[in-house]
Amino acid sequence: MALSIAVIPGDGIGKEVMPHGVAAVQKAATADGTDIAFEWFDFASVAHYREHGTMLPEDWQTTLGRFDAIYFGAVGWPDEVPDHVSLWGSLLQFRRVFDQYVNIRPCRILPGIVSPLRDRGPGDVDFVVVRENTEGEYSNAGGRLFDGTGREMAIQETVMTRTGVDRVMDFAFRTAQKRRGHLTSATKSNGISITMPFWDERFAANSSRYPDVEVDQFHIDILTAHFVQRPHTFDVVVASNLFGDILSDLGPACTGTIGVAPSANINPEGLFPSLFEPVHGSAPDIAGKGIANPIGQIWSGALMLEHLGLPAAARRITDAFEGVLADADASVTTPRRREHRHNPLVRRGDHLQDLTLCSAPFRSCNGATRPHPTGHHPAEHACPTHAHGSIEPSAGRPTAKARVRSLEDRRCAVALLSSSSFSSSSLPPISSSCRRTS
Ligand SMILES: NC(=O)C1=CN([C@@H]2O[C@H](COP(=O)(O)OP(=O)(O)OC[C@H]3O[C@@H](n4cnc5c(N)ncnc54)[C@H](O)[C@@H]3O)[C@@H](O)[C@H]2O)C=CC1
Ligand SMILES: CC(=O)C(=O)O
Repeated sequence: MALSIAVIPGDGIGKEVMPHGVAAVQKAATADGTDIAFEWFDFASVAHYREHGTMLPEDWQTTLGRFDAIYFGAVGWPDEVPDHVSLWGSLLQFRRVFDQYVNIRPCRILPGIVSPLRDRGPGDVDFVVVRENTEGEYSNAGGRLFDGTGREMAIQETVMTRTGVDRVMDFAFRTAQKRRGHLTSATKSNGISITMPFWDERFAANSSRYPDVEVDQFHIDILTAHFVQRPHTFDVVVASNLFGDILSDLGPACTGTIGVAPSANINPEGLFPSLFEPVHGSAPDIAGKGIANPIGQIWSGALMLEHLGLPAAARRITDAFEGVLADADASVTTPRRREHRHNPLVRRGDHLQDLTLCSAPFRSCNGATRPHPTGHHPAEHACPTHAHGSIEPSAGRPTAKARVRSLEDRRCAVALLSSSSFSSSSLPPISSSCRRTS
């Protein structure tokens, strides 16, 4: 049975980089003997909003809930739709309703990419940001009062639950165990005096269950400075929704460009499809110019394959783009627009993609092989994402049989979600929810 992937390109450069990502994932899976059926959707885009007045169709949960994974580009076109409407109306719904409570964002200097940090190259920066993805500062608890008057006010509450904080910390500790055994917590308990002390308490309580993991914590302000001044000291960093979002743009910027940074929005239990997307947004400033770097989208595809239990296929992709980047000239980093005015991007995005798909790890292209830039044969070269333990195969996906069961479970869960009484904390065990809704 083929794996099924929902493809949502979204807006701006999302529509440009997505075909590259799909081609790479398709080719890697085929070379690995796995069939993938892709289905493309045009919702979660400003074009959909223009036509329908909403970012998503009413039945989106049922539609997307039957897929094994969601491959996402980027959403947002602020000139037409305010960002809080487009993002909250689509991506943030996916993360919350599908309980994708872990957002994994690897930061690594890739071969061939020049870091803006002096004297830092491949191997010097290699850490993972584990971001809480469903609560925290990104909450819709709050409101506005006295609109349009002198007393106008706005309140938005940060929400941290013990369940929400513990489960993402637990994931981060387990990730650290599989990597270099070091976990850093991002806090700000000197200024945010209620939720952040709670975050710190939970970090201390959880760390007692992982005596083999070395821990430290920093206030977010000095942590950003440490990212720049001593990035080599980080292994895994766990952060609340907002802090994780910021750190995971800063981290990749320190490695050269956010254009290559991938991310995985994971529901570790496999109850719902997980979502894979580049860290970057729709980049209106370069959209339509063909200069968008497709590596963030392509690398996210590798994370998706790893999650779906196909680490060898994932490795083909990471070996391929690392090899191409190592050989490429410096023009693959985030473009300086003035320099690239006359250098349309068929020579960047598309070219990079062609090179990636024709590189040695995808042997079927023209039979040509060439040495891997690290000096190792690709087969000996562990998949960076997998070897570092940032992605675990989905709990629901080890065998075809288990997959069918998981899909049925998901349908039940999606049906439950559609019922008005649902709240995530009341989700009953899958088997009973199936009985109740059937
Ligand atoms: N996950 C998502 O869908 C996200 C959506 N957004 C949305 O995207 C829109 C633009 O947001 P910005 O803050 O400008 O962030 P952005 O990530 O879209 O762009 C920031 C800067 O990085 C450059 N850049 C981004 N990706 C690149 C790539 N692949 N290759 C080369 N250069 C690249 C852009 O040209 C821009 O100068 C907004 O509507 C925002 O809300 C922003 C971040 C994440
Ligand atoms: C909204 C946004 O920037 C993100 O979550 O990636």
